[in-house]
Amino acid sequence: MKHFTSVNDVNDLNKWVSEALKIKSDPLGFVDIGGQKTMGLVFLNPSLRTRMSTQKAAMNLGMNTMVINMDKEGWRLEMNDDVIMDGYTVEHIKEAAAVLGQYCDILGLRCFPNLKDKQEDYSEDILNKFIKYCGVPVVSLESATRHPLQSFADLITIKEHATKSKPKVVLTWAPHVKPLPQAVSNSFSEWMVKAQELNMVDFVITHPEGYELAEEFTKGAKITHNQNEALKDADFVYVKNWSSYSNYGEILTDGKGWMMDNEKLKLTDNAKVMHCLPVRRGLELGNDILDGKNSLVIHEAANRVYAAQTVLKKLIEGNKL
Ligand SMILES: NCCC[C@H](NC(=O)CCC(=O)O)C(=O)O
Ligand SMILES: NC(=O)OP(=O)(O)O
Repeated sequence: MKHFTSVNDVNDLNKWVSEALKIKSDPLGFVDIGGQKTMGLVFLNPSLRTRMSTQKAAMNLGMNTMVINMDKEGWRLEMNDDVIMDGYTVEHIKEAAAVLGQYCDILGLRCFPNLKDKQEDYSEDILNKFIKYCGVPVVSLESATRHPLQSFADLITIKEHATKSKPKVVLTWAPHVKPLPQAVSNSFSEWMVKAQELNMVDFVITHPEGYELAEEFTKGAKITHNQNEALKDADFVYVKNWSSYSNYGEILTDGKGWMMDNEKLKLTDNAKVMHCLPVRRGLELGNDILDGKNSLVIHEAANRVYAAQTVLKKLIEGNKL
């Protein structure tokens, strides 16, 4: 594995989860493999969990870490080729990425979509250019269309808390006031579809009409607009808002009635409830759930460390850093 940008970089999902759980049982067990190499974390958007958990993962492996919040502290980047840079952009991605590659042995990049131009977002233009020009292994810290470290942590969390060999996992759309990326949901779906192929889960997606995700991420999932039907006998409910993919980046409904709360939990098999965070209380998820014993949100956040540590360990070993 040269880079980690999606589930397609995972050769054996079962083995990766087992390895992550082994690392979790002894987080400093591989503290020598990082050899003081440098992990650079580049943020074009805000973050709490990804920033802290990936730094912690790198430190647990004996790496040094450097963080730059490019959106606030860096020069404004130009992504387009063959432009005369006489406007607001100061530095081209070609130079910026190449320079970062001089200082770091592995680079992480967070780059959200603009939610205006579907083709541009779904081409993963920024991530791909960054990979092309930096010359070192790259880890996606959430890109325009995916959030693989989150999905890996989610799968680890499901495996840890499952009481059945093939639990029913439901991804449910939730209301929000802002148009949000599809990245977390695309990615979760992509990982669950793969897990379903391996008989690890039974996967269902539910959302209002018009919120269909791109088929490349959902092929193999059961999809229904009937949330109550989807929730029936669920073991895990993954709650997330996303904006429309077909009416790109738009909010199509206020989503009244879609918020997951204890009343809806009654439809499930005492399901555990998941969310990647940050979560809008009382809008996406009820306080009753977040403050109750069925919530796994803090466990998911904790597992971000072990997901990242597994990925970094594989990159160090695979690239002989
Ligand atoms: N990294 C986890 C989620 C990040 C982002 N959420 C947000 O932007 C929430 C913003 C807000 O609630 O105002 C998303 O959905 O992709
Ligand atoms: N879940 C997640 O990626 O959180 P941050 O955006 O805070 O990193």
